[in-house]
Amino acid sequence: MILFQNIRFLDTTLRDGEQTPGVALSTEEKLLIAQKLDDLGISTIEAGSAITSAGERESIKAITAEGLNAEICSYCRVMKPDVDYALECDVDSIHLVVPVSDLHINVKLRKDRETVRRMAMDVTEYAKDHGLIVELSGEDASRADLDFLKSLYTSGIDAGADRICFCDTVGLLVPEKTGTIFKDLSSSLSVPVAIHCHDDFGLAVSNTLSALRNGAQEAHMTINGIGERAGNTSFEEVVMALEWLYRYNTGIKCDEIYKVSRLVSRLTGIAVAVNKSLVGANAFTHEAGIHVHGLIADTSTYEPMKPEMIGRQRKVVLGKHAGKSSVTLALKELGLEADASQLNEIVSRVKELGDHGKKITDSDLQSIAETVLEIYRESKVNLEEFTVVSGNKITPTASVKLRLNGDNVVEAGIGDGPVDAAINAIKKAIAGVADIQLEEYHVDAITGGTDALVEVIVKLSKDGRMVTSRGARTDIIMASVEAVLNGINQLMQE
Ligand SMILES: CC(=O)SCCNC(=O)CCNC(=O)[C@H](O)C(C)(C)COP(=O)(O)OP(=O)(O)OC[C@H]1O[C@@H](n2cnc3c(N)ncnc32)[C@H](O)[C@@H]1OP(=O)(O)O
Ligand SMILES: CC(=O)C(=O)O
Repeated sequence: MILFQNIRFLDTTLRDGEQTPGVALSTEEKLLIAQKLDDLGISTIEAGSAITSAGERESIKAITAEGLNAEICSYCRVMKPDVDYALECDVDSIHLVVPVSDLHINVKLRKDRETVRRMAMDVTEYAKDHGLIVELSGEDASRADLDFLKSLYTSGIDAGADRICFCDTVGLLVPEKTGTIFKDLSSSLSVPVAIHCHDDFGLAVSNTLSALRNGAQEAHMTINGIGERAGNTSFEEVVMALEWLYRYNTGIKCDEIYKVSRLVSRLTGIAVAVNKSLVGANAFTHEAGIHVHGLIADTSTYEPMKPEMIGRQRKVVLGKHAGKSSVTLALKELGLEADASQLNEIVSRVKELGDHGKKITDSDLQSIAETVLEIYRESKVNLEEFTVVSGNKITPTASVKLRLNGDNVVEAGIGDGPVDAAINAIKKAIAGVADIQLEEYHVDAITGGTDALVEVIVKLSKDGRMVTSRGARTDIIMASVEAVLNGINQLMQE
């Protein structure tokens, strides 16, 4: 039985995704994302809404000038000026959106059904006369009268629309209803039908899959599911469900997905929830001892698919749920071995920290293990002196004197704030012996008040090796310095 037919993907990260409150991408950022989407193998990139602003048009023009393989599209209202601006940007196609529910027609547009039908037909004809591919989209289609909707789509197709799209604008569809609607639309309309979902009830992916199962030939999606309110359908979730759960070959370069997800998160400033399917930090991270024990026997015991399929790697972290298997694995990564009684002691110390609600960093494990295994390693880097100045009329500046492999090294650094300046000074001081990158910086106040105990956890890397480490002080700058030096010492151990 054929489940899916020639599915295309329209990525709207740069249009609906950019409508996420607070997101505004520069031309360079939009272009970079468009190039990566093209590399992934997306069929259509909705690059923006040309009517929005001069800056938006500059970005769309930069993308169309790039000569990508993907069809480049602009959102347009059913208004000729919107199409003129899209033409000015040299797009291949327009996503021509016509409000179709009575609520949108009567209350928002203050028009009636027949006027809106005429507008859709006029603008479709206009766009076709100017050589554009037209995807005619019904906005708020899930609250529209289905007979009217079908007759409007038919009028649009008569006027030349190449594809039609059904928008669940405020995320009210459920998968069963979606299936019934798409069976009807795909069998009664003569052009491919697309689905555009929002995630207000967390059903965007399910509704999109249901539409595709029932004849839809195109899905609109965004990377990381970003978009207005609760967002749009997640690209990565639909693609991997098709690939892995339905065994449909999407033609997407799946092993590039995670990189693109990180890029979009970084450029939009929209963090991905740690528990987000597939691309969240925890999606392939394991803490529970029973799971790690199972994974060592066969990774499929506790992983639905191999993380490498989307360009990720499995990670094991320690916490109160750790067991002997996970601690042994973590010790191995540190190049350490313990006998049965030492292992029991290390596990119980790890659990003790975990019971206090602590994350166990690599440097925590290292120091627990070295204590239990009675290993004494001299720190390679010790802080001798540290000064920082900051204020409203001064560039934050820090100076450090480090004892480094037996020598004193003095350096200064400036930064966006005193913590940044301190970390830059340390990085400069050790630059001659190690190239260490700060990958992540996380700060928590453990107790309340301005004299709170502050805990800083950092992730540092050197030559592809990554470690986490902690600093805890009442002074956030000193906690940061301590965390960074703990991590550096760990990375510099042989
Ligand atoms: C569900 C969606 O995602 S829809 C896409 C949302 N995207 C955007 O809004 C893009 C960014 N928007 C903008 O830059 C501006 O809103 C513009 C340039 C499009 C319009 O700005 P303004 O002329 O100041 O209008 P304003 O934003 O106040 O109102 C929208 C107008 O578009 C009309 N309109 C809304 N949707 C449509 C449509 N699909 N087709 C035709 N007209 C429409 C509204 O009725 C209203 O018209 P009115 O001013 O005659 O009452
Ligand atoms: C057009 C669109 O983005 C919507 O209806 O959600």
